[in-house]
Amino acid sequence: MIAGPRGLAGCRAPAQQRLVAAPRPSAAPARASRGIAARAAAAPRAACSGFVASGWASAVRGQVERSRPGGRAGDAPKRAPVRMCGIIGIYKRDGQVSVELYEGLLMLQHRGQDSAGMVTTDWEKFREFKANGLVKDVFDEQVTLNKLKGHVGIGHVRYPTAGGASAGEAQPFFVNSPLGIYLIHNGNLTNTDHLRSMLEGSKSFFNRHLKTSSDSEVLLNIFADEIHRAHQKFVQSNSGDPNDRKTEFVLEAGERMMQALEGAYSCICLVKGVGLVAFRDPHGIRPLVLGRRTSPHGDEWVVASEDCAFGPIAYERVRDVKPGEMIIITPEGRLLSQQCVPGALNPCIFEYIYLARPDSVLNDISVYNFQLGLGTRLAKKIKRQGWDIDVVVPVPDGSRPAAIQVCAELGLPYREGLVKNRYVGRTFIMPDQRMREMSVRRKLNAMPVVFEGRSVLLIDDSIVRGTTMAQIVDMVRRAGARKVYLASASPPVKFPNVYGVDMPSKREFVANGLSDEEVCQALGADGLVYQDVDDLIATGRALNPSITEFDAACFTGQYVTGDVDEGYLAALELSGRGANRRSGVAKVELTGAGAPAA
Ligand SMILES: O=P(O)(O)OC[C@H]1O[C@H](OP(=O)(O)OP(=O)(O)O)[C@H](O)[C@@H]1O
Ligand SMILES: NC(=O)CC[C@H](N)C(=O)O
Ligand SMILES: [Mg+2]
Repeated sequence: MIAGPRGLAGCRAPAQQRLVAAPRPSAAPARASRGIAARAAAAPRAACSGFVASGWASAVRGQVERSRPGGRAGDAPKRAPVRMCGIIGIYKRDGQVSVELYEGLLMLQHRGQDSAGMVTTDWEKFREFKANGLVKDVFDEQVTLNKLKGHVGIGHVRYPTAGGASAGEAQPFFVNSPLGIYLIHNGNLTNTDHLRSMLEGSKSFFNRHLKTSSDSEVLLNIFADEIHRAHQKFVQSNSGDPNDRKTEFVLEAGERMMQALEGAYSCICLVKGVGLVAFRDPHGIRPLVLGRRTSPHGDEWVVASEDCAFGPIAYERVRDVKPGEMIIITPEGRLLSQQCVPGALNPCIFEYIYLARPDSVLNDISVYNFQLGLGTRLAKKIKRQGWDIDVVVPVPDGSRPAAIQVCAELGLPYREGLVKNRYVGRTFIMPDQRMREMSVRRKLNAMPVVFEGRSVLLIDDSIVRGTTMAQIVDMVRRAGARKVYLASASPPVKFPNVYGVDMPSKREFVANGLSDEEVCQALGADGLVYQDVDDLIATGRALNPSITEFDAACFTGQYVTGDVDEGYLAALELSGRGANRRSGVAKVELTGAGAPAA
């Protein structure tokens, strides 16, 4: 029991104000094609070079098994409410890199579940394989990985934020001229259309032909185009051999490319004759970490979205790639670095709340410590509510550190009242809201032994659509809870993320246009507190005071790259990324002043 003045009182919702399924928008057929059966039918879509049959068959097998009703614990293709991409590049001195890339990608699987891809090389031949599906289904250890020969390589797991979700838009992307470049990208460009029209239209840009609607393909072609220009400039003004200058061309291109791109990009490339090339946008929005291990033949290198990928393959964290920096690991294994443009570290704060694994250290901040810090600050706000709390229960897994810390601060018992089915992954795409709700119930089960007759505080890392929380509140009441209070370790999500996190469209956010009290009613709870934005930012700054500004746009609407083009935001909303990619839009049925904006 916590003493203190009473806060949000009696905001439990009448039944008709709970979350309901919105009528299906007209894009229903497109969404239906994302459904389980449709995915099975669409499964044979591996895109590869070098070899086909085995990896393709494995990818298809995985998809069909997952799609079979009742098969493998109903383990259908998974969709979390917010997701992004994971990237990794490894330079080994000898042996085969594919198994290490595979292990690294497994550690990054939480970042993207639509497709996985890899390219490996001995700097003579490049071998590539990519397909839709999870890492374990796309790559077959016996066959695919064996055929991916070479001691250097890059790997990607994708959750699309631009373009489609077909295997053809899975990464890596490739251009054969100049040099031969494979690229993987985590992030999202906000001036893709402008860049695309320059590439395809303007004579000064050598008229490149783009095959897909992916922003990453545009980025690769801008890079290639700038290398081409650097080469041409050299040929016009020098008599030396341009073959000796490839690395210089790439570094020069890096500078010009970063001046042209807007948005977020952490990228890794293989560039023939130059090496493994990694770079990060001037705001350092998406993470990118460098690691190393020593071998009898010299240093071996890894670059990845998160350093949690390093442990299983025995690399150690060296440092983050700096905002605006380009790193090159030469074919001989030498590390070169250039600051292409001035950088300022403005990392995405959502990485620490939900996206990244707690065992990662990003921008010198331990994700786990960040989440503990969120708990410390949240506890103060909870205390002010004066709620009569018997037990604190986290919504597993992401909110455990915050909940542990809330309990430590407030002297309350911590209980695991929601048991997670480990054979069901993160949130599913489902053809309607009823099935989405079902997926929450399949994933989490409330234990009456914890809830019976008690007043409970449930803590989650974030509330996005509210689907998860609304279901849990109902479950917990059915399990006998006397009162159900809610706390979110992050502030209400109200604005789209344009930097590589595929979030539902604005109209899907449960907090869109509603006060906290109205959200509380919509979720059917007895009280609700959100973390304050100032406390969220202060948590990060306390752990790394050199970060003067985080990207917290999904909470504040302020974008660190400057005002994002209104047209782009409107198109994002219209395209229904998020909304159309997932079915069963949840909305809150409230009328009057607090009703959500259309
Ligand atoms: O309000 P919503 O739209 O329901 O989204 C919010 C929920 O989504 C995430 O969990 P998720 O199920 O993705 O994965 P987790 O099991 O790793 O927490 C997040 O941790 C919240 O629990
Ligand atoms: N989530 C991401 O980082 C996505 C990368 C890229 N924008 C794509 O859609 O493929
Ligand atoms: Mg969750």
